[in-house]
Amino acid sequence: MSSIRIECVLRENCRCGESPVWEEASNSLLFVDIPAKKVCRWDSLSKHVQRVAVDAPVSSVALRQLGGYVATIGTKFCALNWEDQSVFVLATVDKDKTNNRFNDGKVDPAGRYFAGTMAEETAPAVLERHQGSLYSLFPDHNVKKYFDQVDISNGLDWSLDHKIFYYIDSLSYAVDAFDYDLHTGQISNRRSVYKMEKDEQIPDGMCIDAEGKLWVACYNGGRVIRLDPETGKRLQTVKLPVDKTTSCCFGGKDYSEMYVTCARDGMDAEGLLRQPDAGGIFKITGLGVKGIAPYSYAG
Ligand SMILES: O=C(O)[C@H](O)[C@@H](O)[C@H](O)[C@H](O)CO
Ligand SMILES: [Zn+2]
Repeated sequence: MSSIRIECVLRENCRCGESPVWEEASNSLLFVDIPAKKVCRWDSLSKHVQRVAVDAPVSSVALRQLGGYVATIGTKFCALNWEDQSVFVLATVDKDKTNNRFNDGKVDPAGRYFAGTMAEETAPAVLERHQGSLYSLFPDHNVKKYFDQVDISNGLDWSLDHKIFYYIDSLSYAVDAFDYDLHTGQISNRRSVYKMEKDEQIPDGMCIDAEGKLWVACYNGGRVIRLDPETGKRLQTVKLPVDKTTSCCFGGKDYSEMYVTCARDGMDAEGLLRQPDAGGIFKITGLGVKGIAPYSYAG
């Protein structure tokens, strides 16, 4: 058995770190700090961080086949040119909901960029309910809306055979699955595959591993959990030294390391003294399971 090691590799003091994405070509981890309106890229070899400021809360970032990145900024799907730090709007959603913003997003195996929205929070997990929707941006820049009535649109990923779409609406305290048609981007047959236990708190970001099991970051639960979506059972719990764990992805050599983001917002002074690495980037090694490479937006 390998032994698990957890290390804060970057004390970034993110207010709300999110959307970790491994970029193999640069040996880097991309992530965002949502309320700080920053997209960051941490070079795992030089340990150097680059930060690009944008003009609205940025909730997710993803790779783009044409080069550069895509990001969800405010209620806009955007292209982000890293070299000159310019942002180009590809599409806008929720135009009638001025208090909404995008939250978590990820690219599907066919290169569509999925992301959902939520009402802006007044405090972590405190917000006007049922205001969000789930969308995807097709490679031709058309937007498809899947459903509305979402509270906090969060973690998402696809099964290894691309036939299932996994999705988290945080305030449902569950992980859901849909049948997925990769050719059309349609989802159907929603069902729940895992119900959170009390001390696991709020389900947030999620990623799949190379064995088809799901890893869910537990906001306020200070842990990531590994779930078997077929049996609905939790297989493993990995605790971190911070409570507000927000998301996770695999990266590093052969995707054998896990990276976890977390938040500082919502912590009081005493909590911050106890958890000085809150808002940092954590690396977990020795899990004994690998992840898969992220997909790139095809438009
Ligand atoms: O990171 C996110 O997904 C949200 O934008 C955050 O605000 C918190 O995670 C949320 O409050 C917990 O549910
Ligand atoms: Zn999230």
